[in-house]
Parts: sequence; C-alpha cells; structure tokens
Amino acid sequence: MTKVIISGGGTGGHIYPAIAIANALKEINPDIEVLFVGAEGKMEMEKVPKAGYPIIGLPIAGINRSNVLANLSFPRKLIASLSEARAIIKDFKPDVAVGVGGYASGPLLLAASMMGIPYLIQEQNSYAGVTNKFLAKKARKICVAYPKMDAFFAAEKIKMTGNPVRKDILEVKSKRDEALKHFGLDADKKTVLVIGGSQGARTINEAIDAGLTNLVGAGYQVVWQTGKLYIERAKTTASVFKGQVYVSDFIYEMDLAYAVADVVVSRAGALSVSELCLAAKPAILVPLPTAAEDHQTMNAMSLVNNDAAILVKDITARETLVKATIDLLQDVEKQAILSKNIHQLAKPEAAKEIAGEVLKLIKQ
Ligand SMILES: CC(=O)N[C@H]1[C@@H](OP(=O)(O)OP(=O)(O)OC[C@H]2O[C@@H](n3ccc(=O)[nH]c3=O)[C@H](O)[C@@H]2O)O[C@H](CO)[C@@H](O)[C@@H]1O
Repeated sequence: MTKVIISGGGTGGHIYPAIAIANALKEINPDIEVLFVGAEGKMEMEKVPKAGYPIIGLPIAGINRSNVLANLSFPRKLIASLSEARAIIKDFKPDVAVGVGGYASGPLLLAASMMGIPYLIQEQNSYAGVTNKFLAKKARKICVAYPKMDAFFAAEKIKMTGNPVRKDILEVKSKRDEALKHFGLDADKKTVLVIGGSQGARTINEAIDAGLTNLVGAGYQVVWQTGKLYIERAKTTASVFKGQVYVSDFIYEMDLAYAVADVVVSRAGALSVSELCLAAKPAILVPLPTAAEDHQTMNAMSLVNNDAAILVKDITARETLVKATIDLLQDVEKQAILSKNIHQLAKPEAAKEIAGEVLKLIKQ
C-alpha cells in the first residue's frame, strides 16, 4: 500500500493546499494512506482532522524575529522535533513525503532526507521563504504557482502547476441557492464577501466596521469573516443589521461563501488569490503590507496587471475600501470584465498534477 506524509501548516494558506493534495491523491487511489505532520498548537491541528485526515504535531516553533530571547528554546525544540519526525517516519514508513511550507515541514523533510525518503515541495507564493530554499536542495520536485521561481530553486526541479485548491471551490456556480440559505441572506440583494485570509485582517475589519452602515444602506448584504481577534466587535456592529450581515471568525464552507458573493474583498494571500481565480469572482484585494518581501502585493499585481482585480492599498483602505466596494457593486460591466479576466488565470488541474508528481517519485 502507498503511504504519503504531508507536512507543514501554520496558516490556511499552507493547510488548504495540503488538504487539496491529499484529496487528489485519494481520488487517484482511495487506498493511498495519508498522514499529516503539523506543529503543536497551530491551526492545522484543528483544521486537518476536520477534513478527515490524521495529524501528528511536532513541538516545533518558528524563529521570533522581534524578540530574540524568545528563541532560546528554538534549538531544543528543533532537535526534539527532528527526533520525533524520525520516529514518525520509522513507524509510518512513507514511500514519499510532501512539504507545503510552515514550521513542521522543516524537521519532517530533513528527517525524510536523512532516511532516504524522496520528497516534493509545494511553494504557494511568488517568493520563497528561508525554510523552503533550504529544503529545496534535497527536494526531488518543486511545484510552484508563479513564474520566475528559478530565482530561488534549481530550474530543472521546478514544475509550474498553480496552487492546489479544494475541489468544492472548483464548482461554485450551481451553489448560489444553497449558499443564500446557509448564510440566511436575501436572494434579491447583491452580496459582498469580506475575507481577511485565514486569520482575519485588521485593516479590512476596521474599514468594514466603519462603513457597514453605508454598505447596507446602499442596499447590499455582507458575509464578513473577521478572524478570532475581531469577532466580538464585528458581532456588536452587525447586530443592528439582522438578516443583512452574516459574521463569522472563520468560514468552513468557503465554496458557499464564494458562491453567494457578487463581489469579494480580500487579502492577497496566495491561496485566496488562486481560489478567486477558480471561482471567477470580481475582487478588491488589500495586500498585507508586512508579508515577507511584500509578496502579497506581488500576488495581487499578477492579477491587477491583467485587469483581473482591483487593488486597494492597506494604508488607504480605512478611507477608500468601502467606497471602492460600493462602486464595484454598482458597476456590472466592470464586474463582468474582472470575472472573465480572473477566470483565465485559474489552474483547476493543480492538485491533480501535483498528486501525479508525488506518485511519480515513488516509481523512480
Ligand atoms: C499572515 C500570513 O502569514 N499570510 C500568509 C498566509 O496567508 P493565509 O493563511 O491567510 O492564506 P491564503 O490567503 O493563502 O489562504 C487562506 C486559506 O484559508 C481559507 N479560509 C480563509 C478564511 C476562512 O474563513 N475560511 C477559510 O477556509 C481560504 O479559503 C484559503 O484556502 O499564507 C499565504 C500562502 O502561503 C501567504 O501568501 C500569506 O502571505
């Protein structure tokens, strides 16, 4: 029986591509056994079991760049994680491993390499972080979603697949009625979906909070995902708009959220961008300015340069975001252009292609 370990996580942008790869593997062969390895206390420990897969957590943490003292325990955690990763591999006996980025992929893939297990890396962004650059040296294959990744990785290992996206997001057109019912919304009104990435986005939350009366007053309804930190405030603001604003810290049914949306306001995390392409949604992107090497702006610009999305900078979002949203909601022609152009950038076969590459490594 074929056995695959998938490692990594930290945020939704790493976890959901990992789940999409696992699902694609299972679709090729339901007998393939998949084990996830994540980091203790991180988001994957909750989200992966919800998607139906077993996960083991390593005691690993990241390097804290703002507080040097917080890193004193890092070497101990790394050594403990490495030894645990070796034990997991010895016990599970995978034929191949996959790394999707995030803390756990470091020790797991390092152990895999020491134990002669071939591995593949999936890089979601247009910029490669330190860990993936290091792990790339021993990787057999690196699946990417952006051009010019040979700036970080050996060209002969790179395969351009796009980011793997959960299958239920591939088919959102037919789900509008189900989605309206799910979110308790009105079929006769246009809807804006506000998503701040897997953790929520402070600037977007503050802009929506201040402009909610204008949005609802203009006749629109809102699905607003806030992240954990803003949920209580958002609930208070939304409480006067019963039946017109749906608020949640995290949305599990993202397919329904995209299905109900006429316009989307979002951060520009790599997976959000890939999903918007597949769902063909007119979008206003507000890149997180502190993302490494400003990669969310690069992600967003890859769409904006193709007239496939609108960019609102984080620094001006509090003043301009709600107005830009209402303008787009009113401009049906612009919505159609954005929707057509963003859909052309979609890569619906990514998960399947990556799963194929994973299985090829076993045969080699
Ligand atoms: C702060 C941070 O580190 N951000 C990074 C993180 O973003 P982040 O984790 O926010 O990732 P993305 O925008 O790439 O993806 C978010 C994922 O979570 C899902 N989702 C989100 C909200 C929700 O309520 N429900 C839900 O299921 C989305 O559908 C998507 O699959 O990983 C991305 C991919 O490596 C990077 O580009 C981002 O810069």
